[in-house]
Amino acid sequence: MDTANLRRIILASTSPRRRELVASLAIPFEVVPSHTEESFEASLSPEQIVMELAGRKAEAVYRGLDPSADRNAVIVGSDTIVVRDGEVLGKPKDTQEAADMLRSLQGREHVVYTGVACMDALTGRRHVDYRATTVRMKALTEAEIQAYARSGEGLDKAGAYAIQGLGATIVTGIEGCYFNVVGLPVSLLVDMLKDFDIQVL
Ligand SMILES: Cc1cn([C@H]2C[C@H](O)[C@@H](COP(=O)(O)OP(=O)(O)OP(=O)(O)O)O2)c(=O)[nH]c1=O
Repeated sequence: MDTANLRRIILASTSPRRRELVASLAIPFEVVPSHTEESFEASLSPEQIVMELAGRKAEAVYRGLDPSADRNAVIVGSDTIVVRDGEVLGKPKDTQEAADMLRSLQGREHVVYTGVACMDALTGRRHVDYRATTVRMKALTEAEIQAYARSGEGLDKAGAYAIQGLGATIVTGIEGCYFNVVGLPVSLLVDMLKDFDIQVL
């Protein structure tokens, strides 16, 4: 048996979508949510923001690990933002803000950025990268915007929609990695894990 595959993943996330995607890799993993501050400097580019926040999430879990714990693991942190006309959209705080975000996104394109940080739980060695996906949303009537916002589906999602849910009905096309939009670019993650001796295929 290849001993490299005994390494496990520690997913530094509260997101059920990220948990499902990591589960699909068929590598042993556990979830250790990181509760980090998600503010960032206004001067940062979208790429820098998602990589900084992903790194912060992995780092927080690394610092909180029990010193006597089995550290044959790679900590994975991730962060997703939506950018429209250079404006960063995070998660809406309520239905009203969700409707405002949807109004600004409908009938045009925006870009979804997700940063991924992998960190060796033993040595603290870290590698951070990101992916960007362009998403085109159909033109929506005010009634459709209100109905979708009221569904509540977008409340814990960057940009106030979920491409994997009812939100699929308002997206007309994407360019780039679909899973990047859902919150974890799995093909990127798998490439990064190779560098930490975790071989998925
Ligand atoms: C655009 C879009 C975002 N999202 C989600 C992915 C992320 O979970 C969320 C953005 O918030 P994040 O702050 O990236 O993540 P999170 O707070 O959900 O989880 P954690 O920080 O604990 O890892 O939006 C979708 O699920 N579908 C979509 O179509």
